[in-house]
Amino acid sequence: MKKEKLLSMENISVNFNTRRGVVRAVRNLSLSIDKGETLALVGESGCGKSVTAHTINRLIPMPPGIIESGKVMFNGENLLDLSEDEMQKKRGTDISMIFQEPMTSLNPVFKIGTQLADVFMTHQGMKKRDAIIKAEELLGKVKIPSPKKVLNDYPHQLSGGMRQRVMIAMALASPEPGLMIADEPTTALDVTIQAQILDLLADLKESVNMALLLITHDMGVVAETADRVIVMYAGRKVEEGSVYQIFDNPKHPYTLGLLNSLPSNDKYSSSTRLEAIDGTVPDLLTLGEGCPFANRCTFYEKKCDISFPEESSVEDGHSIWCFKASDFLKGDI
Ligand SMILES: Nc1ncnc2c1ncn2[C@@H]1O[C@H](COP(=O)(O)OP(=O)(O)OP(=O)(O)O)[C@@H](O)[C@H]1O
Repeated sequence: MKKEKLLSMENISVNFNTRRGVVRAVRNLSLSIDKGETLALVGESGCGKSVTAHTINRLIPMPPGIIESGKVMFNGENLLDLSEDEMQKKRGTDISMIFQEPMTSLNPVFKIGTQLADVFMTHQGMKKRDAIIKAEELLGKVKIPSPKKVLNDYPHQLSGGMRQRVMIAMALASPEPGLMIADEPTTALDVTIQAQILDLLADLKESVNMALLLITHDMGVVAETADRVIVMYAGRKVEEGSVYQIFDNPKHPYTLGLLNSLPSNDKYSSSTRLEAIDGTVPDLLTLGEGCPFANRCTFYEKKCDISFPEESSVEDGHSIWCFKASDFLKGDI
């Protein structure tokens, strides 16, 4: 299938002004997603995954946040230039988002049917009766048993997995959901339900040609769902490649650490979480210009403290950002 670019983030840096100082949450990050593709953003807690997603959706609270530089091009327009009204129209139509705990996005006082129908009424100008019919159809599409009954349920009457299906249904209420951002969508669910939700996302992605930006710290989820992977560390992209390139030929010391810390033979299985690598993530308040992984890296050299390395290509579609790249590639290390 021919690749067509849907979203590209160019050189994004996001800071937060806090009482303790400036938190440099995301640094010079570029990424792109093709139509229909699943890109996974992985990395330990606090590395900037959610801030990246919220930058796309323009949900960074400003203040304290500042998007210091960069562009977010979506279907040819820079989302950062849109007014709040224009952006509001994009959210829930062209770009939808599902979160770890859907209860926070569903309104507890309205029935599921009312909330879902509302999306059709707002975004597609439908009459209430038609919108309810559509809502029922959509609940069927996300494989909710007895959709008619669920229309009359309140969010608290559903299980976590069912609520997540409702959120996915809401995201699909748009005629062309170009991009779905899923921030830890299955973390709160047990393993069986998690697998069902991932299968559902994969099916829907095929049938509506929706792209998925998947944020997770679960390598099992990445292996099962992603086409491409970006590994982030302390606000920086350190490695990028296809899911096969990252799992079978990881090159960056951080990615290697992540994969080595998984139980053996468990690389591709579900429910494997990123285990801690020796050392701790640096304080984003005091980060200098160097590589943020320097203090935990076995290959540390003095220059790692001074500047962040340029991109080095491993092979087509696979890159790392590390001063030792040429040694890794020659096989000297
Ligand atoms: N509103 C805010 N004010 C101050 N700092 C913030 C704010 N939002 C995020 N940050 C900081 O930005 C950094 C990146 O946070 P982010 O939530 O993107 O991490 P993450 O990789 O998604 O982690 P997790 O997996 O725990 O959600 C963190 O150090 C966080 O404390």
